Amino acid sequence: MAKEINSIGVLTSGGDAPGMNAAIRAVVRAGNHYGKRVFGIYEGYQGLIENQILELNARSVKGILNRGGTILKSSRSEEFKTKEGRKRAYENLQAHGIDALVLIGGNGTFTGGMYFSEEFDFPLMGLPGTIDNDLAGTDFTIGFDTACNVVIECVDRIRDTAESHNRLFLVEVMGRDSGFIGLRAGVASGAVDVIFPEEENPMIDLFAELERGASNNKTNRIILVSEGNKMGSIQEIAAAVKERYPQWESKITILGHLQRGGSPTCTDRVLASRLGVAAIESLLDGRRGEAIGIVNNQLAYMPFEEAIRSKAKLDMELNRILKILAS
Ligand SMILES: Nc1ncnc2c1ncn2[C@@H]1O[C@H](COP(=O)(O)OP(=O)(O)O)[C@@H](O)[C@H]1O
Ligand SMILES: O=P(O)(O)OC[C@H]1O[C@](O)(COP(=O)(O)O)[C@@H](O)[C@@H]1O
Ligand SMILES: [Mg+2]
Repeated sequence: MAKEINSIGVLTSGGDAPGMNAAIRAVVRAGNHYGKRVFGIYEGYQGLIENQILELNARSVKGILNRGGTILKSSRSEEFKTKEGRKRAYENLQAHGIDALVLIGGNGTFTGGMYFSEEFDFPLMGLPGTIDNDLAGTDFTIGFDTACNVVIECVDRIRDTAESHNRLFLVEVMGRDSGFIGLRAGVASGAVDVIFPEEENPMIDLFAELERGASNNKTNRIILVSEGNKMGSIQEIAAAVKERYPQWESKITILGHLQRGGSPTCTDRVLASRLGVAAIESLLDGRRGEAIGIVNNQLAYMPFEEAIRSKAKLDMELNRILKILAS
């Protein structure tokens, strides 16, 4: 029979994402609700290796529901990628009497978790926390909606000045290897085109979009460029556009880490709250080694292995809609 769970640890790992605090709050309060002790592990896997562990209670997580970032801090830990690092992490969990862990992070975090649970037969559940939305097993990840809202607010502002000077703007958005932010924010902000990693993006297609707009007397020439796209760096794209259209003055804006900060939206707070409670309830129900998401408004569970292997699929329908509307 599986060992009874009395103490649960929670950590945030990888890039922080707005709504992680809401998830931490939900894990702590749901854990206490079921009479369990909850421990916060600071600075992700690195903090686990370095024994940065403190017990939390309902009051330790007051006033954080509306705050971006993560009160537990986050890290990218090279040491956790080694067997020795993971062994030290396990020893610290044993020393605190922690029986199970809730991981809040992205695919890297789940990969580390999968190795850890295999090596030490340790109960883990994962919550999708990344602005990139690049995880299978959930419609949306915690932080994605907030990041998209930041992007559309910024693009709206850029639009004001761009139109006033008849300038073309290339705006770089995050998404290490994925176009989720670019495509969704592109539709919501009326971008002329979005260049994202999932497609080949020949330069000629971008030129065609710009020319289609020009022939329709379109003055908006805002293009969103996802990081990691196959066309090249935003500077290279800007140079190619400049060469082809020397008559258009063009500017570059890189939104960068602006997209990772700020108060989470209602959607992210509710998502994180639902998932945090589900993490505790699923562990107490005996579930192990799975990522929890919400698909079609229902809780959904996916083994880490599958969540890591399957690539989250970008909705190309959004690209079709964007092109129809960018007329
Ligand atoms: N192959 C791996 N083996 C063990 N741990 C890993 C592995 N890949 C990632 N991790 C751990 O997960 C952390 C977070 O991963 P990262 O890719 O940075 O962010 P995310 O979880 O948001 O995708 C890494 O810093 C590392 O400690
Ligand atoms: O903050 P860093 O370490 O520069 O990393 C930037 C990367 O982190 C992200 O913001 C989020 O990625 P993860 O959630 O997978 O860590 C990416 O969009 C971006 O490429
Ligand atoms: Mg990631």
